[in-house]
Amino acid sequence: MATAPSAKLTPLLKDELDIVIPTIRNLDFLEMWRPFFEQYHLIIVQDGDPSKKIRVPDGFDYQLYNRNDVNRILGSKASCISFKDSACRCFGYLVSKKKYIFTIDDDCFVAKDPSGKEINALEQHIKNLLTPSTTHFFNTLYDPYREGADFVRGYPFSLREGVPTAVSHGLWLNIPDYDAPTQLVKPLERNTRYVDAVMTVPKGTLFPMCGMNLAFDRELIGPAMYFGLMGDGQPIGRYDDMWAGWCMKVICDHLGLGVKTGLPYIWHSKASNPFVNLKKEYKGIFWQEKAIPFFQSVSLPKECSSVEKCYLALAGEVKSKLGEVDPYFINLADAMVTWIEAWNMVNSPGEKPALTSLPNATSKK
Ligand SMILES: O=c1ccn([C@@H]2O[C@H](COP(=O)(O)OP(=O)(O)O[C@H]3O[C@@H](CO)[C@H](O)[C@H]3O)[C@@H](O)[C@H]2O)c(=O)[nH]1
Ligand SMILES: [Mn+2]
Repeated sequence: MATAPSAKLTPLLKDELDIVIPTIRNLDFLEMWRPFFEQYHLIIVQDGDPSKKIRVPDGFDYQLYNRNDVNRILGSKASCISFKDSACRCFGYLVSKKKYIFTIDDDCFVAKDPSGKEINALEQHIKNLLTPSTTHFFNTLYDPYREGADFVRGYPFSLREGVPTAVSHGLWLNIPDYDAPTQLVKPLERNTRYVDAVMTVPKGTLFPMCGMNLAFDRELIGPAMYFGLMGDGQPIGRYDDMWAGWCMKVICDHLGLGVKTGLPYIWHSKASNPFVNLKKEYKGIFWQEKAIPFFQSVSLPKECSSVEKCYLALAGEVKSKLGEVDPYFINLADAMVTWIEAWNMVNSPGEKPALTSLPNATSKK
């Protein structure tokens, strides 16, 4: 039956998905996303000075949390939420009540595909999450569940059901997510390459997860999406999403969940200062040469049947094995445990009244 032209189609997962935005700047970018985001609930995590007023464009349904709210809601457990780093965004995952999360940075805009059509990144993430992943056997036509694709000859039928998709990792046109050294040697490089593909990151393979255009199934993998101790008071920054991606992927592999990367693209507009970034990333550039072999070799006990159990087991391994690299990892492992405690405190049954009923959480219906 044709839909009346004037009827607004209800967006996919309208009441099952929150959009989480970390910001230390402003939210003007939302105007460009309005056609795609306006019917979804936004969770804005305001970083930096809580007394600064961040204006949310009219017409959006949102809750805005600043550092005072984080401290009030989590009490002593707020210590696990980073300050002055985009890692603060994971607080939004923790307070959300929805099944799905899409997180986007405030300097990411609507990109156009090669035909010039504006890309509804959220819609593509939802498609990625609602279709299985092919973790155990690589399909050479990439995502077989996309329109116009399928499993190719030789693909075992016993594996064609795939596994549930936990994470959808989108990419970026214009400013690529380069590390500081690469940014320094290639300051003018822009990503103009639009690759029309969605791929599953194979089981047993790690990848550099970027947090600027990312969606996930919060019920499947939420407790593993902790963005670590970064920024103010920490010896490292800008490894928040990387840390979360490594922990998440190890747990997805253990639990038989899938991670996809590729479409959708967003247009990333701001190149952050490479010298400032180098200072933040410096230790991470060394430590990742130890951390990656750790994640490649870590094995979780088979009795770890839930994300929480996996995450706590992983925290123990981080403490014992990476703690020898630097005391930072001992603090990080402790923060991983605090994160799970905070997650359960906010999300466990019989929890405190719904957060919007708490005073001060700025919200607008
Ligand atoms: O102290 C801060 C700094 C930034 N934010 C908010 O976080 C995102 C990303 O910030 P920005 O665009 O400045 O950083 P990029 O270099 O482009 O970010 C890449 O590195 C990752 C940082 O870990 C990030 O996910 C990647 O995109 C913006 O929304 C800032 O407003 C903050 O909250 N606090
Ligand atoms: Mn950016």
